[in-house]
Amino acid sequence: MAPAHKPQPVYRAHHPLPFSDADPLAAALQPPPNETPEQREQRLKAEEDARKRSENIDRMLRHDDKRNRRRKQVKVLLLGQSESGKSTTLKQFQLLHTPAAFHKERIAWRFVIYLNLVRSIRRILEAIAPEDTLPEEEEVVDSEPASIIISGGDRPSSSLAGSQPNYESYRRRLAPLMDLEQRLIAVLSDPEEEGEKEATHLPDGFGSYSSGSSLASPSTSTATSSTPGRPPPITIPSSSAPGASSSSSSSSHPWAHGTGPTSPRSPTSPAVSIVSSTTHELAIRTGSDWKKHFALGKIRSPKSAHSGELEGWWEDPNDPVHTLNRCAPVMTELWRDPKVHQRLAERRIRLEESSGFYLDEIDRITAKMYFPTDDDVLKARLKTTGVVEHKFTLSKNSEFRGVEWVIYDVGGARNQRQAWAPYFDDVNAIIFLAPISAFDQQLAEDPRVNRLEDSFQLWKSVIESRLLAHVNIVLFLNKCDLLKKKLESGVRLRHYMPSYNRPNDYETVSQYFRNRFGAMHQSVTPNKTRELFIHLTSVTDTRKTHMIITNVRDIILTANLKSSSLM
Ligand SMILES: Nc1nc2c(ncn2[C@@H]2O[C@H](COP(=O)(O)OP(=O)(O)OP(=O)(O)O)[C@@H](O)[C@H]2O)c(=O)[nH]1
Ligand SMILES: [Mg+2]
Repeated sequence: MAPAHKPQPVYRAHHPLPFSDADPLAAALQPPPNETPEQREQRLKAEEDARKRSENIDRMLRHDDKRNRRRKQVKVLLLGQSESGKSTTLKQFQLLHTPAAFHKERIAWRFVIYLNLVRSIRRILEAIAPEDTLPEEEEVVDSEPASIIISGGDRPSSSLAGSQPNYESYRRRLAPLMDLEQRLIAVLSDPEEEGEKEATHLPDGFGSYSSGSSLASPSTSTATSSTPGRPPPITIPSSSAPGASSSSSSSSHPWAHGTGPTSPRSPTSPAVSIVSSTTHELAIRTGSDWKKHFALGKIRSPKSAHSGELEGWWEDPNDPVHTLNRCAPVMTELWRDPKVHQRLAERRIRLEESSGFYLDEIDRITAKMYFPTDDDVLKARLKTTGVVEHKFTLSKNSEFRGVEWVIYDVGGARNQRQAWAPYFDDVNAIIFLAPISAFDQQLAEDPRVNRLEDSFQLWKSVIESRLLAHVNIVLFLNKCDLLKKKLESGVRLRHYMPSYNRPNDYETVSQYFRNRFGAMHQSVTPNKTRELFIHLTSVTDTRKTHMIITNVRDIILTANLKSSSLM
């Protein structure tokens, strides 16, 4: 006889609902009338499993829904003149959001840092060179970086002859560095990508360092680089004319073959001249990918590839570190020479405003096992051309988790600014950088234009734009550390801005700039309700900058997501 059967409620989703027997679906779902206790037990277990599965699916759907709602992009454009600190700000965002990637890439900056150091040395040599070794046209204003001013134009008078640094001796002993500069440029500028070659390839066969170089012009590189979506090259300012014909492209080792100490030019070769500045810029292999070419795996000694031994670049006799290391004592002697400093002061050359900071650490930077620190990377100068895009997804512990934060870093030189406009349409916020220490400097691109004046003009054109009327704007009055030092050293703002008649201390001057930029916004913006956020920054100072950029980031995210139902 069939066992007695008591009908059980059926679960639908996870809510038990008693069905009416009149409901045909309910009837169909009733347990069979002849269910055995075992069958019943199995059925109940199956129902319980189904309920759990259903609950899990519900939970996943709720989570996915949240995630989809969070997957939102906020786009930020970094704007400002060349050397205002845009790329440094971007590096700070990278250090804050993706520190592991930032650290992994540090070694790739080694050659850039070497080049920065060598260029500083060359600039000193140029500054102390006797009159008759300087070509006429290069005397008035140096081309790059803009922060090095030779605006006086006056050659040292013969009355200073007794206190002249020993130029000839320094030139001779530092000649290998001038050669190294060309090799570094050649290595950094030889893209393997076919498409980039046209704009960036160095001419073969260099016999002289005449300034009439046929290096790619900045406009050529811009044309290939400013298309959104394509990784643009970054350029480094090139000092001189044609460099060595690069031979690195055929090797995974960026320093391999023929660029080592066996270079055809001897340190004392007459072809090695230091008086060779030109206005040319040189594109290097890059976009966001250039660092891969100099990653750790690529710069191990070729020997290790065969032996499997773990060796560093210092094992490679061709590595530039050896030339730098040998020249370190002379570099230090040059940088400590009071006569050299006197000459730099006479010519108003302030190396600390550009890559000069490496001069204070020559021994560390030129050590055989030198590995760049975070700070070294932040200070490394590499000029941007085109537009470089970086994306970060905000982490779990952020209230904006899952939101994609896209930053565009643009080239700020005048010939780069036409590449900005295509990004205006689609951007949520702008971080504008104005280096307020530059009140006594001229643009590298046009020595008739004061850098602060250029920042004012640029600022005005951004804030009065109707296209950008509803974009959030944050202003970084940058290089405050340099402003402070400059004012403390006695440089007077009034000398460059006659309308300024207040005290010359940092607090008063920085407040004045804050008010002036703020008032301009108030008077020209088409959006009178827009709140402007102004910060006094020194973006090379990591601790303070991270506090500021976290705050700025959250303000921008809140402003751009709060009105959205997706938050
Ligand atoms: N002392 C000091 N140096 C800074 C500061 N901000 C930037 N620099 C240095 O100034 C130089 C130029 O900075 P970048 O970030 O390359 O300037 P940029 O605006 O990206 O310049 P472009 O790419 O030419 O448009 C670098 O050597 C930086 O290390 C600052 O606040 N203080
Ligand atoms: Mg830049």
